[in-house]
Amino acid sequence: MSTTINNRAAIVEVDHISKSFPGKGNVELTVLDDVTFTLHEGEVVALLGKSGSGKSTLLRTIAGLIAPTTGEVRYRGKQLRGANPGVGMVFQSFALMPWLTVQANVELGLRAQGVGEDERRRRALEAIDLIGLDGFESAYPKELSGGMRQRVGFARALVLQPDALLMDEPFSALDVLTAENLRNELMSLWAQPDFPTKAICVVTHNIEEAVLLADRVVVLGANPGHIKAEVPVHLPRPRDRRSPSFDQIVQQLYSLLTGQDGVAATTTAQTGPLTHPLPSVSVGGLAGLVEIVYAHNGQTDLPDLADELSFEVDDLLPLVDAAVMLGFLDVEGAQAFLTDTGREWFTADILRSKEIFAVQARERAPLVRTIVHALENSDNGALRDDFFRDLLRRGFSAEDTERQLDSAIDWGRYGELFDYDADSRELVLGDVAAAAAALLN
Ligand SMILES: Nc1ncnc2c1ncn2[C@@H]1O[C@H](COP(=O)(O)OP(=O)(O)OP(=O)(O)O)[C@@H](O)[C@H]1O
Repeated sequence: MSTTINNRAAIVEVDHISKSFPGKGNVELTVLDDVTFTLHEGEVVALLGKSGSGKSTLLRTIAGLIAPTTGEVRYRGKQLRGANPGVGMVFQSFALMPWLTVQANVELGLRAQGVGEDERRRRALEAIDLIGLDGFESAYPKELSGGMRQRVGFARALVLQPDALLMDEPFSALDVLTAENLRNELMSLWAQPDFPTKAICVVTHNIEEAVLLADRVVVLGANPGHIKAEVPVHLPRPRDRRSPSFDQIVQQLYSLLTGQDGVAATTTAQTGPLTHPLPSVSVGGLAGLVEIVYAHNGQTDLPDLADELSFEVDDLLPLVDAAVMLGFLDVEGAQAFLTDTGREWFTADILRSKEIFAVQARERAPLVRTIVHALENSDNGALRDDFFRDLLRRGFSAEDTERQLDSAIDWGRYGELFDYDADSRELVLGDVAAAAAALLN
C-alpha cells in the first residue's frame, strides 16, 4: 500500500471541531479545541498523545458516537447526524457480549443492519476465518484468551466491511507478544489488494506502535486537546523497529510529546493548576528516574533508557514531565540532562533533599504553590480538601482531579510543605511552611 495521500479521496473530514463536556457548576470542560483533520483513502493514521489529550473523544466523534460542540464531521462529504455509517470500531476493552457466542457476537452489527440470517451466517464465518478464529465459533468470550477476544473484536468490525476501521488502543490490553502478533496480522490483511477497508485510524499512546502501523502520525497536545503536529512515516512494510530510520521517527515523536504543552512550569503569573496540571507520579518514582540519569553521567537518551528498563518509551513521559517541571532535568529532543539542582537533590542528605524539593515544588509546581498560598492565607493553616477539589473540577474530570490531588499531597508531604489529615479531610500547613508564613505575616 502506497504511503502517498496526494489526490486520495477523503473518507472522513473533521472540520474545526471542538468538544466540551459539562463540568462542575456551570463550567464547561473543553476536551478538544479547533481540531481539523482528514482521513484519506489508502492510509493508516495514528492519533498519538498523552493520556487526556482527547484521542478517544476525537475517535468517537469521527465514529459519530458523540457530536462535536462546534464544527462538523463529514463522511464522504456528508455531515454526520448520528452514527457514522462507514466505520467499524475496535475497542481496547474488546466490548464483547459475554452471553453471546463468538459467532453471535460477530453477527451483531449485521443484525443491526437488517441483514438476513443466511447471509449473516456466511459473512460472520468468513470474518471469523479471516481473523484466525475457526473452530471457536460456538465458544463464549470467557473461554477465550485476551488475544482471541480481541480477534473477535476485529472480526465484529471487519464483518461490516467498513470503509474505515477505527481502533481505540486495540492492543494495549494484550501482552507484548500477542499484541505484536495481532498488529502484524492486521497489517498483512491491510496489504491484501482485495481488503475492503480503505483506511485505518488508530488511537494510541504508544510511540513505537504508531510508527509500526501508520503512514501518518497525528500528534495531539492536551489542555485542551489540539493537533500539535503531523509526522509522515515513509518506511517500507514490514517495519523494522531496530532500523535507524525507525528510531529517528521515534525520537522525533518523542521530542514532540515531551515538547512541553506548558507542562514545564515557570514562575510566571500565567501558569496555574488548571493550565499546568501536575504529572501523576510519586516522589519515589521521580527519585528513581533522577538516580538513573545520574548513573548515566547526567545525560541519557530517553527511548534508549526506556528500552534498557523494558518500558515502552511513553511510560517514562509523566516522570520526565515531573522532573522537568521541578527543574531536576532538562530535555532537548529525546535527550535528558540532569540539572545542577537535580544533581544536588539526588546527592544531598535527606534533610537537604527535602528542602530542595520543597523550594522547587513551591516555585514550579502550580498546584503545590496554590495549596501552600491558600493554606498560608487561611485562618489556622488548614483547609478542607473539597476546597481544592472544587477548584480542580473547573478544569478536570473527577478522575483527573483525584490524581492531581494525590500527586500534590505526595509532593507536599515529602517537602514537608503541608500534610493531609484523613480524619478531618483537611490539608494542613507543614511546620516549616507555617513558621515561614508566621515570619512573613
Ligand atoms: N463523557 C465525558 N464527560 C466528561 N469528561 C469526559 C468525557 N469523556 C472524556 N472526558 C474527559 O476528556 C478528557 C480527554 O479524554 P479522552 O479519553 O478523550 O483522552 P485520551 O487522550 O483518549 O486519554 P486516555 O489515553 O487516558 O484514554 C479527559 O479529561 C476525560 O476525563
